[in-house]
Amino acid sequence: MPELVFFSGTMDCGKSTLALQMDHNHSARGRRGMIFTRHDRAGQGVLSSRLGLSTPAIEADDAFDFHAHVVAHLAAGGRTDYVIADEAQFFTPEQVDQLAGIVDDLGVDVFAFGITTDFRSKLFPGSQRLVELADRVEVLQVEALCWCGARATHNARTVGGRMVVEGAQVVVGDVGRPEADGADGTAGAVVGYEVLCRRHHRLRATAATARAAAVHPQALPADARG
Ligand SMILES: Nc1ncnc2c1ncn2[C@@H]1O[C@H](COP(=O)(O)OP(=O)(O)O)[C@@H](O)[C@H]1O
Ligand SMILES: Cc1cn([C@H]2C[C@H](O)[C@@H](COP(=O)(O)O)O2)c(=O)[nH]c1=O
Repeated sequence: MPELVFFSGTMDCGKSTLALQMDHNHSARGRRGMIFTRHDRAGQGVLSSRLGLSTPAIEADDAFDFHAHVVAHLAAGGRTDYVIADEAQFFTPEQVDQLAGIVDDLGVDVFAFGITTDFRSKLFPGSQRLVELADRVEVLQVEALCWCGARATHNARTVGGRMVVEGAQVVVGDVGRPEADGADGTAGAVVGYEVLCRRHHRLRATAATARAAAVHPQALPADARG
């Protein structure tokens, strides 16, 4: 039975790597895939992993119709056995319905990859729809870690190393950029991301503020002191 599967996890837990591996494994067995993404950090029309691998992908903006695209491909004599859709948190709920239609109407497997919650720990609309519609939600096995060593379950947005809770839901960016995190002491106003355990997300305690607090306890957000 074809399936809609949502592979989910925090930022930096290996979702894009798994997407590339699944494409490799399926295509190595002669299956034909179609690869979509939205707002990959590496640019338009590419699905990239931090391990250095990447592959061309179809950029799906808000107006893009996944179902119509696959139907047109099949009608033109093309073949599609599976669909890979990365950065699926950025898809609209309507587009996720189209992905479900590809499974149910066309008998094509759809593997979607994305983060579930934003920097405020609120569901992205596309991820919410995936949780509602997917045959399976698979949480990735590779655990990203909080600076304290606990499993990271939440995505924090940082500016100058400090966690922020105001701003647009979508801001393309990356984790592990020391200059953005203020780890070099300069604490610039660059937007970055950091994965945290729930406790430290609730306390807004990032690696940079924890480091600073080790020297000056008053540098921690008030809730996180003592
Ligand atoms: N230099 C490295 N050596 C080994 N593994 C790495 C390295 N850099 C990144 N990774 C692995 O890649 C993962 C991030 O993969 P990626 O597919 O880009 O994540 P996601 O799509 O979930 O944001 C990290 O959690 C880590 O396991
Ligand atoms: C938490 C959060 C993330 N984003 C952006 C930042 C990245 O460009 C992607 C996630 O990519 P990854 O491959 O999973 O690392 O999402 C955002 O726009 N808003 C957020 O709240």
